[in-house]
Amino acid sequence: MRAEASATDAVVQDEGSARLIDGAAVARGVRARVAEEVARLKAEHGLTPGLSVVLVGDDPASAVYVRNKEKQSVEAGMRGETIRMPATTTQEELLAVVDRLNADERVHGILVQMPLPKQIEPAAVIRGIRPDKDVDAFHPANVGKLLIGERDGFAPCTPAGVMVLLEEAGVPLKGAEVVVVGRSNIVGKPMAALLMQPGVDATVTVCHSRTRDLAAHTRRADVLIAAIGRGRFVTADMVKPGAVVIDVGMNRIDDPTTKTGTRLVGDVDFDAVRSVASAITPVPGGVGPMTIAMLLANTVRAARQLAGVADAGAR
Ligand SMILES: Nc1nc(=O)c2c([nH]1)NC[C@@H]1CN(c3ccc(C(=O)N[C@@H](CCC(=O)O)C(=O)O)cc3)C=[N+]21
Ligand SMILES: [Mg+2]
Repeated sequence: MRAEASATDAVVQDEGSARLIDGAAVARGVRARVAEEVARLKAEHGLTPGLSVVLVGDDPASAVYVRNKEKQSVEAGMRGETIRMPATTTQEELLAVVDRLNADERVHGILVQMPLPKQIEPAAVIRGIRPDKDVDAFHPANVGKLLIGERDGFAPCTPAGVMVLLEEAGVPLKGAEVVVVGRSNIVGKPMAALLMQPGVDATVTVCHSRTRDLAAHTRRADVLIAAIGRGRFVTADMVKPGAVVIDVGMNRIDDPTTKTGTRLVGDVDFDAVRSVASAITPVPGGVGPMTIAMLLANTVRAARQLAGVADAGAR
């Protein structure tokens, strides 16, 4: 099988340079499949999937992410809109907008960009989104469905993107030792749930900031997933030779040699770990682009499910 052949390629790679798992390229492929499905839904069912993103306040990083989400949904042929609200927005005002989107039948996916201003309780907003439009998969109904294996819910975009990367890179997961570092609701916990699914069948260990002798755990990993939120935290001595390393981290650090004076680094010390691992995702260009691609894929599925249109297969 093609997938197994590429896994072998990674293992026989010269020592000193892990194979790069190109998330930007895989994400382009996912977006191309999404665009094809959008075209089919329009042509055969008169259905245009729609994604509405709500941005509260003026956090510059959030503004960039939100612009990319709208741009990529429009490029895939979808209806994409961004609703911008001031930083002084109250929780009631935001919930009123969410309610309007819940009721709007042109809207199939709703995403409220995090983080929110302090006066707004994120849990209340997440619960306000209709679960069948919750393409982030943060609503307790979708979290629960993921854990018990009900397939009509959504999986959160970042861990779902990691699953696609592992699949495309031909990384064997059945019976493999996978160590997830980080236990957040948006990455670590759902990542573990996806890896434990029947049919995936990984053996999952979840580590976190209170784990005793973290390196003893990470060194046993065939696949190491770093979602800690601390720049270059995973060093070469923490990685088993030949392991596959997935870096979910996004940390902006000072770098006077760049134009902006800052630079993005992952949770993995890339240069050092690259000489130990067999395959590794870069930052940027790894998991990040997959997050948005999976958001589009979830929105298309939401549209199909809300309209009662059958899956054409191939997803
Ligand atoms: N409700 C909600 N849902 C989210 O999914 C959500 C959110 N809030 N708040 C913020 C985080 C962050 N996030 C990213 C998406 C794409 C990239 C991405 O495309 N990164 C590129 C470029 C990074 C850059 O250059 O800045 C890369 O890694 O190559 C990064 C981060 C989604 N988030
Ligand atoms: Mg991310």
